[in-house]
Amino acid sequence: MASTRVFVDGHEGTTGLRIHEYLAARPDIELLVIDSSKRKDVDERRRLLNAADVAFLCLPDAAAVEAVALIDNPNTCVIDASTAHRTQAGWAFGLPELAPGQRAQLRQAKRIANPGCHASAFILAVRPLVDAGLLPADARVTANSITGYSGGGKSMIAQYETGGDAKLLSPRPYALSLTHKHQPEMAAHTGLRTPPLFQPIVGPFYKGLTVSVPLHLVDLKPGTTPELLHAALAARYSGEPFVRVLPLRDADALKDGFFDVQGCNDTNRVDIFVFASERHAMVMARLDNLGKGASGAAVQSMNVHLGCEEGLGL
Ligand SMILES: NC(=O)C1=CN([C@@H]2O[C@H](COP(=O)(O)OP(=O)(O)OC[C@H]3O[C@@H](n4cnc5c(N)ncnc54)[C@H](OP(=O)(O)O)[C@@H]3O)[C@@H](O)[C@H]2O)C=CC1
Ligand SMILES: CC(=O)N[C@@H](CCC(=O)OP(=O)(O)O)C(=O)O
Repeated sequence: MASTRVFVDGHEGTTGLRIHEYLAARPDIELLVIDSSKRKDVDERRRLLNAADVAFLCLPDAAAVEAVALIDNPNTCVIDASTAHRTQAGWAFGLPELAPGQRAQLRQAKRIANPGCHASAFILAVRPLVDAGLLPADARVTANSITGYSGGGKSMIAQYETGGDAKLLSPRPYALSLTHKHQPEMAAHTGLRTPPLFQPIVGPFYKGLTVSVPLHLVDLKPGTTPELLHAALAARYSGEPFVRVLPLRDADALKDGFFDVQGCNDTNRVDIFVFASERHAMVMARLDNLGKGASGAAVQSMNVHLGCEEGLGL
């Protein structure tokens, strides 16, 4: 079988490097490598983008838009890790677990937008509840996220790893404009009519992310119980290789009284939890922001597109 030619535009960045690592060992992939000194040379990038069967864009948004405009080979499948195309018509959303027809879309698509890390966790936690009618589509939903600093790319990693700034030793809430760039995709791909009030926190650890969605049971469809919320999530992800729904009020996750946001690191897995009291529920989704939150998800989408999702490279 001929190998699939893959080019990673932005291969020296955080996301691009990880994709290279995932693919380097695969016998079915031929990596097209750009000379480091030419990695921002438009002509060389155009040549490689058009020579590729699959081109990953691991670039800032503006550079990703520019890269797409360089491609005129109709056979090149683009998988864009940036925020630029996630709610744009003509682009498939690179979350195979989104809905039952999503894999078929990704098989056909030549333009795939990789979800944001916070958005992946939020959407996977919420979409099945909206689809099941338990969380009304017009509900006003709030969510927070705790993430490692690698989510901020090379510049944030350098800031944290240079050291010397005491402020970086404590968790730092951010996006306090309350207009985080993932809000549009969070609404578009859950079916919620109002974007969630979303507020993330970055902490002094490299990677790992957990989105928490607090819910008042009285705001949900009448009669909704924590058991029903949990059952909807478990039913939706049954058979999904990379999504695990843990038991309701999972005792293991809380055995020392604290939740481990790094529990999915170095995997492409998402863990979903439902904690609950008589009045309230908290749905939580945990992932590795560099795995299922970025590079792992991009490679999984490629695998789905190529029809080789099972057992390869993740
Ligand atoms: N880090 C994460 O957890 C996630 C990141 N993403 C998204 O993925 C994309 C890449 O992010 P990330 O890897 O973190 O970013 P980084 O800053 O770590 O890397 C970006 C890379 O793009 C290169 N670059 C910038 N402009 C150009 C250009 N015009 N032509 C070619 N290369 C260029 C940079 O070059 P140089 O080496 O010179 O700086 C750098 O190597 C972004 O859109 C980001 O939003 C998505 C999900 C999660
Ligand atoms: C810690 C940190 O800054 N994280 C980034 C999210 C990383 C991500 O998912 O990126 P894209 O949407 O750019 O692809 C942020 O919240 O903006």
